[in-house]
This record gives sequence, structure tokens and C-alpha cells, in this order.
Amino acid sequence: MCSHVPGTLPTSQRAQRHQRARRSGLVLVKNPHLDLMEEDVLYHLDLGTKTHNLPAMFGDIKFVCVGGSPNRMRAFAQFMQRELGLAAAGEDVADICAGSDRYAMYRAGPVLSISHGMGIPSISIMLHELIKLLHHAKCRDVTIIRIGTSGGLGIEAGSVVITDMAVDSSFQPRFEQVVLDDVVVRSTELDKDLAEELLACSRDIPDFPTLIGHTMCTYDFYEGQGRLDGALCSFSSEKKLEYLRRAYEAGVRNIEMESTAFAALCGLCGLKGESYLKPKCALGDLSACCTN
Ligand SMILES: O=P(O)(O)O[C@@H]1C[C@H](O)[C@@H](CO)O1
Ligand SMILES: O=c1cc[nH]c(=O)[nH]1
Repeated sequence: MCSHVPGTLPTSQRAQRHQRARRSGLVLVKNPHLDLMEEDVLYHLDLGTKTHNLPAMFGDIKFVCVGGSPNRMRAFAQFMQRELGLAAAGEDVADICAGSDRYAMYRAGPVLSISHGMGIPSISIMLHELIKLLHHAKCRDVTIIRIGTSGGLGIEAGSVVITDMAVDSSFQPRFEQVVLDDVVVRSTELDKDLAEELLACSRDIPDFPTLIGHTMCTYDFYEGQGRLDGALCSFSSEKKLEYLRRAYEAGVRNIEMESTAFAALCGLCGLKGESYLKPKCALGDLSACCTN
């Protein structure tokens, strides 16, 4: 393990700095190399510390909502603008990352709305750069919510799942990140108070079935989620149902492709995080084992 990068603060002083930052609500970066860099280029966001005044542009951001598709995140920013009384219906929002063509970013008052593409590698690149952006901008007390789609497991059609814990395909609350040639295991707990707060909000909306449950994160949409209709499939439909039943019994209520990386990165960097996911399909008929 690398402990002290020459030219930077010793590990103990860095730990104290992190504790102070966490207490003050600042967003943490845990990379001593950043202190040595003259400029930080947030390459995939088309932003940087020398080219943009990040504190002026983003210092007042309090909420970040992320989701896979650029159009969805644009529509969400427009919705937030109307909800916050910041713009008339139909008024457009500008893509802050228009120069990059990788991700799209919009703001509506204190809310930032960003697309992350599909899967862990894509959300992970976006989150590294977003977290550095919030850090450079000196944002405080930021809440981040992933709003996306998922496959529902044994739940009422049309329900929204608020994730209490992201689990991997063995139903374990962990995210395994390959770092050089090591596998580093990171925790995937999300903010339980935020989950309860979101659940309470959903109860104020009529006909809006919402529940809290575990979300399973896979590396693949097809074989990884037990689908029988990919270009490859090496298991029977019985085997698929047996796996999904075990997932249900372990507390999994929906499946998607980003939650473990999202929970691990946000948790380590001091962001209060939650994921709020609407299943767009049921992944198997689990009626034999489902109680709700
Ligand atoms: O945020 P979205 O709805 O794009 O997330 C889910 C998980 C995968 O990225 C994708 C698969 O269709 O949808
Ligand atoms: O079934 C689904 C739906 C959306 N996203 C997924 O990863 N799986």
C-alpha cells in the first residue's frame, strides 16, 4: 500500500484534514496527487480548474441527481426549473458539458442534473470528475440521488424502489474495484435517513407505490440479470428463476447496473447518497415466493 506521496502531506495529517472536511460538510477527495497538480482537467465534463471558475459556477449546488440518459436528465432539469419557479414551461436549459459529448449536465437553481451512461465504468468516470468538481467548487452538504430505471423483482408493477443497500450479484453489500492488479473491496451502504425521508415524501403522492429494498447491481443487462434473450445464454429458465428467487430472499427488490459503484464512491467522498429507481420491467414471475 502506498502511504505517502513525496511532496504531499503525511498520511496522519491528511486523515485529520479529511475529518475536518467531513465535519464541515465539504466534499472529500482522497488523492494526495491532486495537491501537486497545477490544473485539474475534468476531461469528460469539458470543465477544468484553470478554464472555469468552479466555485462561482457550482458553489451553491446542494442536490445532484444522476441518471443514465442525457434526455431524461434534461427533462428532469426542466421539471425542477418549473417546480422551483425558476422558468416558464417549455423554457430550455443549457448543457454545461456540451463540449464533451460524453455526459450532459444541466442546472436548475441549487440542483444539478447529470447523465452517466450505462454501467459501472461509465458512471464511475462521471462520478470521479463530479466529485472533484464539487470539491473544487467548495460545495457543502451535497445530497446526491441516482434516479433511474431498473428491473423489478417480485414487486407491484409501477412501484418505485428506494435503495437501502446496493448489493453485488452474490447479494453482498460490496463493490470490488480493481486497482492496478489488486481487488479493493468497498462498502455500499447508502444513507438510511435519506431513504426514509424519500419514502415519507412518496407517501404524500396518491397512487405512487414506493418501497425500500436492496438493489442488485450487475455488470451486464442480459446474462448478468438472468435474461433469456441476449446473444448468449448458457442457463435454463428454471435456473434463472432459482437465482432470482434467491436474490428476492436475500432482500433484493430490483436490479440495475450502477448502484454499487455509486454507493461506494459517494460514501467514501462524504456525499449523502441514495438511489431512487423505477422498475421498467419485471425480471421473472416470482409469484410463488413473493409476499408483496
Ligand atoms: O439510469 P438508467 O435508467 O439508464 O439505468 C438503468 C441501468 C442501465 O444503465 C440501463 C439498462 O437499460 O438502465
Ligand atoms: O431490467 C432492467 C431495466 C433497467 N435497467 C436494468 O439494468 N435492468
